[in-house]
Amino acid sequence: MQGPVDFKQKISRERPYGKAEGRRGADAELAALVDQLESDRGRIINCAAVRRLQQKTQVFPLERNAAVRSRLTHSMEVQQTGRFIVRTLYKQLGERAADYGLDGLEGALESLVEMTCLMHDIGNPPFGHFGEFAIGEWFERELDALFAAALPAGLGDAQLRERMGADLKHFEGNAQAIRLVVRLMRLNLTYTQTAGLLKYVRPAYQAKPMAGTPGAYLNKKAGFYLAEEPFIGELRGALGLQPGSRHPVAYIMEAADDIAYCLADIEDSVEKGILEVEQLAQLLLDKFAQHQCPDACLPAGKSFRELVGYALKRSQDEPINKAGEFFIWLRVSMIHPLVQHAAEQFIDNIEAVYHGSLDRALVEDGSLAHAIVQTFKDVAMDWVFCHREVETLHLQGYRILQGLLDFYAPLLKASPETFLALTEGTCRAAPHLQMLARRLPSQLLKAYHEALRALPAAPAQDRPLWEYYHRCRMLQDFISGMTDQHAQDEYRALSAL
Ligand SMILES: Nc1nc2c(ncn2[C@H]2C[C@H](O)[C@@H](COP(=O)(O)OP(=O)(O)OP(=O)(O)O)O2)c(=O)[nH]1
Ligand SMILES: [Mg+2]
Repeated sequence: MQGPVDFKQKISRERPYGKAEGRRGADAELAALVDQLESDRGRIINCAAVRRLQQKTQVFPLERNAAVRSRLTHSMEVQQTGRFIVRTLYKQLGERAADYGLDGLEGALESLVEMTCLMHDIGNPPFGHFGEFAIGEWFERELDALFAAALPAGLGDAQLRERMGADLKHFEGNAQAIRLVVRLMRLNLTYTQTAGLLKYVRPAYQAKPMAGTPGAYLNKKAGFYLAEEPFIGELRGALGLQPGSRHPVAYIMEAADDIAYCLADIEDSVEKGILEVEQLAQLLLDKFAQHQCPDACLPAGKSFRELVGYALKRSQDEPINKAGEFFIWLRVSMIHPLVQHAAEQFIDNIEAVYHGSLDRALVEDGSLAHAIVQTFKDVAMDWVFCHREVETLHLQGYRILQGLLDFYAPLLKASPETFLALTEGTCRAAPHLQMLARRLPSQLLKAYHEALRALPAAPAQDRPLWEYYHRCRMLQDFISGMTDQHAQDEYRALSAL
């Protein structure tokens, strides 16, 4: 039986460590929450992993034109859109905010959403989705043989071994984000702030459910790794989140991401010279027509066709900044209705959103807003992502990541004793491995040792499995934590190119 909707139950200032002193009275409690969320903001904005987003691919790998979006500038736009959705939500709710326990929480929710948006891609590897694929594919190809060589058959719990294998073969940026925040950066954020990042809700070792089955959307991708499963259990306990459900903040972050990137990707393609404004306007109209959505009036009283036409006319009349003018008008006319629609969907589905059981994105409901977002995404898919220059860069990224994993793979072939000596920098007997190990960031070595310190709690026969699992995780942490640029430099250096 699901309880009533009271958002105060889902927004807490509790953190994994550091005691939250109780406060007397609702006002003091709210003030304490605001202080703690302010502390989360400081921790996030000053975090190196956020700064690394400035050299990570959004759509165009290794981009030197700084007017084209990086993951960082994209994330700032998502942050702004997320904030806009929260403000719109409160405007639409008015007095009704109190019915859902949202009264007094506007600042808190705004901050939670903004920071979730800023962090939402923090776990992405270099080279975007194709980078995720490259890492997953390398482990898919190599891991069985590595496991067989490192861990004698029959050693340890068979189910655990199988789970570890499946977990390591599915590298996922969203799961890596949880790991980064909790284990590697150790931001000790409030559980609520971290919960916003849990966009998908299954562990990476669990198979993807069949399309059309209940929860298929929320389980479309891995949300966290086996290593973070105990933490996720704690987080769910602290916030009363049922397994298989999301935190409401994640829905807003997802909508903000969709709204922000669908327009931004095509704007970047114009900046790159892949599309001209006139051609783009026509492609948008053609694609929109295919969605067979009645071209009803948007809130401005104009149809999609009229709004695209108006943006094009403004751009043609503009003597200096043609492309800029086109996108300003497109953004002015589109962002507002899309944001309005996301907020309306949040309210119309407030129970399912509150309980985290709504099995779709907010702006994925067969509406006009949905058709608009999909139109932009489809044009990018048909004309930009598959552009030859973009694909060449992705193929280079693939080669770089696979090559780096090959270079460092010998560390996965060392015995546990040798590897321990390597991490301590004292292994003279294996100079090649020692030089490789010395290149691993000390923070990752510390996280590996920290994970090993927890091993005595595991049954003795499973400990070698866990040692090996954490070693593989460390290699994924290392490679995925690199920026595009650093991965390229490291690949070149080790290839003696
Ligand atoms: N170059 C290129 N970019 C792509 C491709 N597919 C998506 N993108 C770009 C479009 C967006 O700017 C961005 C969306 O990717 P995200 O990593 O944020 O993925 P999304 O949020 O849709 O999925 P998620 O649920 O977070 O895994 O990546 C592709 O095949 N090639
Ligand atoms: Mg994403």
